[in-house]
Amino acid sequence: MLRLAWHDAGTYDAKTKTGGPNGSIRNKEEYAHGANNGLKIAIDLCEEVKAKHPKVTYADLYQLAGVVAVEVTGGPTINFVPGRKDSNVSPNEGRLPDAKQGPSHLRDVFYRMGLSDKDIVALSGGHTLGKAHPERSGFDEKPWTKDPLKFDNSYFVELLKGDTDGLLKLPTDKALVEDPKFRCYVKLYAKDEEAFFKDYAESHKKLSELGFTPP
Ligand code: HEM
Ligand SMILES: N=NC(=O)c1ccncc1
Repeated sequence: MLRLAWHDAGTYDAKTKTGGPNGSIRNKEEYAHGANNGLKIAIDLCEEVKAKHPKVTYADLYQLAGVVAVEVTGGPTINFVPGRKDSNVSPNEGRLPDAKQGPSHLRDVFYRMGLSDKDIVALSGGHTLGKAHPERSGFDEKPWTKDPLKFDNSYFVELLKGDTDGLLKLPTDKALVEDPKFRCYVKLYAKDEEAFFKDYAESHKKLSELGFTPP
């Protein structure tokens, strides 16, 4: 659910004001993008909620699911304001980051959304949850942390530790310790979970409201 919320929102282009948290990922044209492999599972689960609450837009539903996913796994409370409108317009494939690239690619993608270096590192902490699946992304079926159902700062602790058997580090995860500016935030979050939670909650809200002005 957290990945679904991030993938619906993460297509935003601040210059053209296109994409973003508008529910368009519900359409096959978009959930069939390679980066979205596996997300139809979450989309279908959300459909059950939509059927009971038809007035809630898909755009709000997916962002609410992401906020709840963080909260129920022990993460920070994220202020959620409804009012997003649905769109059937899907951006072209390729707006989400490529896991095989490095720091400059991350900046290209997140700056395009209107987000910052701090947002890049804080939001990457979302990899405290879950794992990769070879049939979806080609990466080993490994989590990033020892407890993939607990939202905590262990992702950053593991990043500073280096490789650990059984745990995953994508090239874009490693980029966070390779780049000096990113690394400063990784060190702060590894040392101070409260600081991570505060910055994560702010960045997650920003991501979930890209292109949306709360009423
Ligand atoms: C910074 C750039 C990012 C890249 C390149 C990236 C890449 C990936 C990849 C390749 C996977 C594995 C997909 C699979 O095989 O199932 C994944 C999973 C995941 N990502 Fe990201 N990600 C990024 C940022 C984020 C952000 C910002 C969040 C949320 C705030 C996030 C949340 C997740 C979650 C929760 C999973 C696990 C999903 C599951 O367990 O099925 N990721 N990511
Ligand atoms: N969380 N991000 C992802 O799941 C992902 C992003 C880009 N490409 C493949 C997968």
